[in-house]
Amino acid sequence: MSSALSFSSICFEQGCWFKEGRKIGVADKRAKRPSSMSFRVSAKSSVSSEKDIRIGLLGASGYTGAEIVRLLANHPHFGVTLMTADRKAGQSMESVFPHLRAQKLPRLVSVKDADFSTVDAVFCCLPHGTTQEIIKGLPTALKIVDLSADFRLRDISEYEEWYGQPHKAVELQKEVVYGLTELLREDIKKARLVANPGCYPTSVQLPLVPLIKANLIKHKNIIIDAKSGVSGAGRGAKEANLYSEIAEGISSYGVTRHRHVPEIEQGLSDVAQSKVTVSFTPHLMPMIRGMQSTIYVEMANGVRTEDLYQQLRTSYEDEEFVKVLDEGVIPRTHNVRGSNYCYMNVFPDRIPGRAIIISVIDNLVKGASGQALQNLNIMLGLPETTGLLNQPVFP
Ligand SMILES: NC(=O)C1=CN([C@@H]2O[C@H](COP(=O)(O)OP(=O)(O)OC[C@H]3O[C@@H](n4cnc5c(N)ncnc54)[C@H](OP(=O)(O)O)[C@@H]3O)[C@@H](O)[C@H]2O)C=CC1
Ligand SMILES: CC(=O)N[C@@H](CCC(=O)OP(=O)(O)O)C(=O)O
Repeated sequence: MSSALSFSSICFEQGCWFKEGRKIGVADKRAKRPSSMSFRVSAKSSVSSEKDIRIGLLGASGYTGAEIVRLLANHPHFGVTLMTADRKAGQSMESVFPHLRAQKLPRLVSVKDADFSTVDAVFCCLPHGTTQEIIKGLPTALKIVDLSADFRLRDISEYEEWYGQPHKAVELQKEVVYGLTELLREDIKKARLVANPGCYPTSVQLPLVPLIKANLIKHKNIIIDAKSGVSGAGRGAKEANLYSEIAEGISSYGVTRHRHVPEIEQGLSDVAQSKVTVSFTPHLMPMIRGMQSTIYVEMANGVRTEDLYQQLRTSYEDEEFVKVLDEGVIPRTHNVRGSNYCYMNVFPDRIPGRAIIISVIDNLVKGASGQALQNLNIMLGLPETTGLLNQPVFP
């Protein structure tokens, strides 16, 4: 049995794949390398996957769903066998996203018509508020990565306060693992249900968590000035996201009360072991993808900017997807576009005792679909970079 390809109830033995003791496929003799063995699933499915692990995509007709499909084109094991949509149910993925036409994909169906016996794992790319009930109804054998905000807050009352609706899967919440990959990898390995972080919380926590853990910055007066491309708001039509509203200008939104505040504070407070508060203001930028968080911090007494820099360098030296740039180099959203990378750097403020941190990601990749794929790779025992090593697109 291949350890890399043995997970949940599926295993590979003597040239055949077994699921719950039942033979479901044989290795393709044409496959050149054992690590990329392919087979045709015998379970009934709208599309037979050439790959060995069958993926269901809920909300496939949205931006993050499409981004997962794009990334999976380079994944040797994950093949999409189920895709759901709401308004676009019944259509082909090619008609919704012509750029994905080269891939053989199943037709979009509504969630109520989805057959989950045809999948081994699920990415859930639905709007928050719709997700808890749907995930509650899924077979418990499935590994699930939820990209929405529905399971990110541990405290149910906090969820209800910030999202303005009752939590509909309180029992399930207890087993959820928060999927900030580089910092919670060991928990993710054992998880069945992962709450993928929000895009802003990813760009903020990656630099701040190691600094708080090492007691290098103060827990108050943290100011986060964050900026996002418009794809962060999803594909649904909204007046505020029209070209004429976005182009040639910048808009702040969620001022004093954006729903990512409790998510950021939860992560930072966990490592600080005391309540950390932040001032957070997001802005919508006239660009399609990309996210920058510029973070102003007060350093602990006697700490210098170089200490912050060295701590981040050490924390991420073995990480593929988090890069602390050379001293003085300014991270730019251009340089991570279309990729799973987070670039960051630290600068001394003119005001003594303060430092400025800049962190950039692609909101659709490290901020959503890329990190989700990284997490599912880990949950299924695969190398976490699988399908994710494509380089950024520039310009
Ligand atoms: N965009 C981003 O940068 C990020 C997004 N996220 C989160 O990921 C999730 C998906 O985001 P994104 O792809 O941008 O969103 P989109 O609005 O682009 O896509 C939403 C998807 O959900 C489907 N859908 C909408 N309402 C329902 C419903 N009531 N029942 C079933 N399906 C429904 C839509 O179907 P149809 O189109 O057919 O109506 C579509 O497939 C959201 O929770 C979002 O907050 C997280 C991090 C970053
Ligand atoms: C530009 C824009 O509108 N961005 C979204 C955040 C995208 C994201 O991470 O959303 P979830 O927390 O729902 O997953 C927002 O500010 O609500």
